[in-house]
Amino acid sequence: MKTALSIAGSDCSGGAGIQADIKTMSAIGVFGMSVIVSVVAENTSRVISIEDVSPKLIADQIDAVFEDIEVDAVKVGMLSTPACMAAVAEKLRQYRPRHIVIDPVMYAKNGCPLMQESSIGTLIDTVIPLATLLTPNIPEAEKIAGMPIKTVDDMKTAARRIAGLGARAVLIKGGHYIGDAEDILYDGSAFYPYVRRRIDTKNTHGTGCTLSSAIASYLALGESLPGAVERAKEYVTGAIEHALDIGRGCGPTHHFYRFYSQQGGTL
Ligand SMILES: Nc1ncnc2c1ncn2[C@@H]1O[C@H](COP(=O)(O)OP(=O)(O)OP(=O)(O)O)[C@@H](O)[C@H]1O
Ligand SMILES: Cc1ncc(COP(=O)(O)O)c(N)n1
Repeated sequence: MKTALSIAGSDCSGGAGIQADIKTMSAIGVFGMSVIVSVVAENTSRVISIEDVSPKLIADQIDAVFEDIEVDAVKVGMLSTPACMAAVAEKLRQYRPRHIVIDPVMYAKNGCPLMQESSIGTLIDTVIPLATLLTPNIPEAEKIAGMPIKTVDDMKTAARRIAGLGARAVLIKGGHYIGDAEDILYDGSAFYPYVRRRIDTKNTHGTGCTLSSAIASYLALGESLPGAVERAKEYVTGAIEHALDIGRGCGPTHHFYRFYSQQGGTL
């Protein structure tokens, strides 16, 4: 069985972070593993508090996985501080996994910060050059590229700038855009658009986590990069279409609706 590792934060309410990643990996059919970088007390409406795991324990978790198990793809999510970033980056440089999909998470859907503002320099200098694919949403891409993004042409310019920072490929997600849900992949030479109709729902907690871990899963299964993004886009669109109206805020994406419908369930 192919394997994928999520290095990210824990969302106790189950909709984003490590929990969304493992559900995605399981639904796609790869063996999901996790390195917890931060524990986030959060739900569909708010973040209550965040505590980071020590750099040593982050490094030890990564050693525990890599010394024992072949890792076919890695997804990196929330890294809140320069210390967390340095611990993860050092180990990724040591183990050099083939596929490293990095979601540069900065804010939760409800606007709560998940990355310290002062970490942006370390993100750019230390983390982004490790990415075989970086998956910023529009606000994240604006911060990293240092430019406003108002049009699809701006998305392309920003993707080129971010590739110039060392990411081998960049997928700018249009979830925060108006109109269709259009994402643009830049692989260093060509642009690939991925467009789906925007689904009218407030239940989009964990969409970015779902997409990036789905891409990592399909890369682990041997898909090409444009192919993995196409299949992951299909996956996240289905997961949003069937998103669950759980909690008082933005409900989570649904990973097992096909399974439940086969079982005759109602979820
Ligand atoms: N309402 C929607 N309808 C269809 N697709 C959507 C919708 N919202 C987001 N998407 C898609 O979901 C994926 C994640 O994009 P988004 O921009 O929401 O990421 P994100 O903001 O990083 O997510 P997160 O909030 O989990 O960090 C993209 O493929 C985007 O186009
Ligand atoms: C631990 C963790 N990682 C990532 C997100 C971003 O997801 P979203 O913006 O959908 O809340 C989150 N809320 N929590």
